[in-house]
Order: sequence, then C-alpha cells, then structure tokens
Amino acid sequence: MNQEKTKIIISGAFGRMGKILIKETIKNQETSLIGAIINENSKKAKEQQSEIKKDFLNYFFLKILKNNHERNLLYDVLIDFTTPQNTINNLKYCIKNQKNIIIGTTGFNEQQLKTIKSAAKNIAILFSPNFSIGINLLYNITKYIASIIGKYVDIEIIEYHHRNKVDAPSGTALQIGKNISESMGWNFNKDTIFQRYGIVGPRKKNKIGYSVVRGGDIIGEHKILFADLGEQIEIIHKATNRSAFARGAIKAAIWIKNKKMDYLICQTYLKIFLLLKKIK
Ligand SMILES: NC(=O)C1=CN([C@@H]2O[C@H](COP(=O)(O)OP(=O)(O)OC[C@H]3O[C@@H](n4cnc5c(N)ncnc54)[C@H](OP(=O)(O)O)[C@@H]3O)[C@@H](O)[C@H]2O)C=CC1
Ligand SMILES: O=C(O)C1=N[C@H](C(=O)O)C[C@H](O)C1
Repeated sequence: MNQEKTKIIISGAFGRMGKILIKETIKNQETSLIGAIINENSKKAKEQQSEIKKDFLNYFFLKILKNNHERNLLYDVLIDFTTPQNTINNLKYCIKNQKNIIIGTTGFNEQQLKTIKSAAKNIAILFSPNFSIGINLLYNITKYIASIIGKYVDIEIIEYHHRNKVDAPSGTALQIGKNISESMGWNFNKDTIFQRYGIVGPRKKNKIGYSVVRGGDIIGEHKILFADLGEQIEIIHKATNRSAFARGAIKAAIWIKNKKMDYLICQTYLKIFLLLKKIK
C-alpha cells in the first residue's frame, strides 16, 4: 500500500468509545494514531492514565495531549465521541488548524447543531449519531416501509442503552424518526410523542412514538415497530460490540482526509461505506 496513512487524533481517550477507537486505529493498516486527548480537569482521567498507557505500551507510546497548544500537531482528522460542549470546542481548533473532523457525539441542542453546520463552511465534517453499517441500512429500510404503510399504521421507536448513557432518546432513534417524518411530509417537532403518563387518550395518527430503556451494559438496540390491526412489522438492530461504531468512524476518517469543506450527515454515510468497499 503506497498511499500515505491517515493521521488521526482521538478526543476522549478514556471514554467507552475513546478506548475502542484507540485500539481500532492502531489495528488499522491505513491509519496512524498521532495522539489522544483527555479531559484535563477530569479526576477519572488522571486515575486511568497509567492504566491505559500500560495497555497500549506493546503497540506504541500513547501521546496524551493535555493542552490546546499540543493539539497543533501534524494530523489529518480528529475523531470526536465525547460530549456536545467538548465537540463544539474541538470544532474551533479544527477550523483554526484546518483539520477535518468525524463527529459521533450525540445530544446536541439546536444551537449547537447550527454551529456544526456552519463550521462546515470551513472544514469537512462527517456527523453521524451511529457509525454502524446496520443502522445506516436500517434508515433506508424504515423509510421504505413508512412510504408504503406509514399513513395508516402506528410507528413506535424503542431504544435500549446502558445505564451510563446521558442523552435520551438516543441520537440514532431521533435520526430514524426525523428520516421517517421527512419522507412522510410530517413535522418532526410536532408529530412526535416523547412522553405518555396518565389519561393520555387513544393514540393519534401520523405521529411517531418514542420509548427509552436504560439498563446495565446494553451497548445499543433500536426497534422500529409498525403496528397495524391484525399484524405488525418490527425492524431491530442490535449493537453487540462498540468496535462496529469505531470501525465505521475510522473508515469515515480515511475517506474525509483530503476532502474540502462540506457537511455530511449520516444518510450519506452508507454511500461512503459502499464506495470504500468497492475500492478494496
Ligand atoms: N455515533 C456513534 O456511532 C456513537 C455515538 N456515541 C456517542 O458518543 C458519545 C460518547 O459516548 P461514550 O464513549 O459512551 O461516553 P463516555 O462518557 O464513556 O466518554 C466520553 C468521553 O469524553 C471525555 N471528555 C469530556 N469532556 C472532555 C474534554 N473537555 N476534553 C477531552 N475529553 C473530554 C470524557 O472524559 P472524562 O470522563 O474524563 O470527563 C469521556 O472520556 C456519546 O454522545 C454517545 O452517545 C456512542 C457510541 C456510538
Ligand atoms: O451512548 C451510546 O452508547 C450510543 N449512542 C449513540 C446514540 O445516541 O444513538 C449510538 C449507539 O446506539 C450507542
């Protein structure tokens, strides 16, 4: 392979996703891990620092980037699976240093989403709440089913995640709902049922209902139910290992390396994956 490796920095080195991203970036023949950023103010990060260095000592010397100055290293792409506020901060550094970014973080508010979109006037951004291939296929499958029976069935999205997840519903569940709403000509902000409690009355038509489950170490499960009278369709995706997300994000980083400014969200991601598969 003659092509130069994609130089990657990972933000959130000690997070659930950060750790697996580090492992997968090291394993990947087409990428080279330049460093990983920790939360300087985090007690947990200080405690885990020696542990993670020990873990990776056999592979390489993990460069922990502690301050903003250090981030101006030669890298191509930053991968960020952290928190909304930290992602917004990272975006500023990426714009300043003209580096592209892969965003996997979820839970952004409207203002933050606008900031991400406008940052794409300066750098290339691929932003997806779910980097697994299965979910990106499911986006299309559910839109297709909705286009045929969506007007007369009840559509419910049920998502299951681990007890430490802080945002709800998941970014993926919201994206599935937005895709269906858009394809049906519904208004996602109005035609959504996020809560039910007490005497809520019969279910209204043309609305998407949400249920959120949090427990134990569930990595991520999304179920889309199309319920009619006398029959139901359920489309289920289960993530059984975070490496599915990490590998997808790394593929995306390789792809975005030399791209100029642009903003791409998840639906485009499947096309990118298929393209990469064809190339190999
Ligand atoms: N798009 C996708 O495919 C997927 C998206 N996600 C999303 O990714 C995000 C992270 O998930 P997960 O790994 O489980 O969460 P974790 O809480 O395990 O990890 C988040 C990490 O971000 C770090 N962080 C926070 N602030 C800073 C900062 N200022 N500088 C550097 N690091 C910082 C935290 O450090 P500390 O704890 O030390 O403060 C922590 O290590 C979530 O939004 C989740 O929904 C998750 C899986 C797949
Ligand atoms: O926080 C998680 O763990 C996950 N978050 C993403 C989301 O909010 O959609 C994706 C995945 O299901 C895991």
